[in-house]
Amino acid sequence: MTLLEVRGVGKRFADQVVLEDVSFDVDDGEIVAIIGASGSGKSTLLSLLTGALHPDSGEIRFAGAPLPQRRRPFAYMPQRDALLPWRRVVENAAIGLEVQGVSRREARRRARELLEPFGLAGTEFRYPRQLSGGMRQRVSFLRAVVQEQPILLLDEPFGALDAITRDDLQRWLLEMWRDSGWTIVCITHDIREAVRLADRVLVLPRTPGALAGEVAVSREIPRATGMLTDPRVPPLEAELHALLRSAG
Ligand SMILES: Nc1ncnc2c1ncn2[C@@H]1O[C@H](COP(=O)(O)OP(=O)(O)OP(=O)(O)O)[C@@H](O)[C@H]1O
Repeated sequence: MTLLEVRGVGKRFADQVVLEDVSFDVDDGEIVAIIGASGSGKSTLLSLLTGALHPDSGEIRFAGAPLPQRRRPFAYMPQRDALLPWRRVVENAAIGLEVQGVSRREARRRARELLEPFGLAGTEFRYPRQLSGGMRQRVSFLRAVVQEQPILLLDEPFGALDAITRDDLQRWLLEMWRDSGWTIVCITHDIREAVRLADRVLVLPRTPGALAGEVAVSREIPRATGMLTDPRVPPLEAELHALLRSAG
């Protein structure tokens, strides 16, 4: 079932056109990655989804109806972990629910329940400075997931991490996703990350216009494990490199 439909969306800032005629769908339970050169409008596109910005043209629909102006069906994980340094782990994880109007006590109870599956058992009373970078990203991800919104929007989720931690977290995310059925839209600079995480990778063009292309990644490829040695992966990465170049 199609959850999200982006139809001919355009956005300009003053006289600079950033997005033009962008269209794509996201199905229930899919991971869709969006890649594009720096400045191609990836963050702008996410802001159009969250409602921080409004499109100048086109339409965004959710579950067959226009996207509501308020109470959007997304939980957003920002590029940097954006944890508040004066709040402990569980308090940070509960913020998104509190903003939605859930009582502080209930929000923290729900966040606390997820600490263990998120590999954060025993960290409830720690401050962000007492966590590793990977743990901070897990708290940030938990803060999005606990909101139980239909779609998770991830903005460069692992970009700031070292390669080993990134690999661990990608594997962990895929294992969690397999058991949860989350629908995820993820923007990233990293072709390898896009191919590893996503069912489909969408390429934004360098100069505004319709998507430069799309590459499907078979679910038969063992993404959580074995991805690096699977012979089906290099051709997909090469195709994405070519699309990114052609988009120039
Ligand atoms: N609020 C704004 N006001 C004016 N121009 C903006 C604004 N936000 C983004 N832009 C411009 O829009 C273009 C696209 O920016 P955006 O951040 O969406 O790209 P991006 O693909 O996410 O880039 P990066 O990968 O470098 O983060 C850039 O030229 C940027 O300067």
